[in-house]
Amino acid sequence: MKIKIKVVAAIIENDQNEILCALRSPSMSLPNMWEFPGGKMEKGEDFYIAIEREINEELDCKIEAQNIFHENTHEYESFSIHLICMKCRITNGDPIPNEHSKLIWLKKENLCSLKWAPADIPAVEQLMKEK
Ligand SMILES: Nc1nc2c([nH]c(=O)n2[C@H]2C[C@H](O)[C@@H](COP(=O)(O)OP(=O)(O)OP(=O)(O)O)O2)c(=O)[nH]1
Repeated sequence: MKIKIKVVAAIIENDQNEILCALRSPSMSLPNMWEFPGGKMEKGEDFYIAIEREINEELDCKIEAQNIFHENTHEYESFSIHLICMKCRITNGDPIPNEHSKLIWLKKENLCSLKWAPADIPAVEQLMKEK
């Protein structure tokens, strides 16, 4: 049976209405694909606690999770992912890529120029429709 994982991801917008996009490193699973930073939920965590912890670990900054923006399930070849994308805002610090190859801020209309992890595509499409 396929493993099922629950992953929370942060949609972080800056004052210029740009979205933070993170490039997975060559050594990560789904290498060299773009994603919203985040990671697997741990036992006992709710979505809010999990994303705040992940961003603190991965990007060395503090965020506040505001609401769930998009949720979907995607079947990869070797595992199934339940991806929960949350709108978040930075409350302290600037994001630093501790694990990713690169971080960039991109206008919503340009999000489709990146090679996204397949599970993220529905959330990216919904984000691009947003005013
Ligand atoms: N963080 C994050 N992970 C995503 C997204 N889309 C997507 O398919 N994933 C996948 C990649 C990973 O397989 C898994 C998240 O786990 P993780 O962020 O802890 O990644 P990881 O590199 O530590 O995973 P692993 O190598 O230990 O399996 O979900 C996304 O937008 N954000």
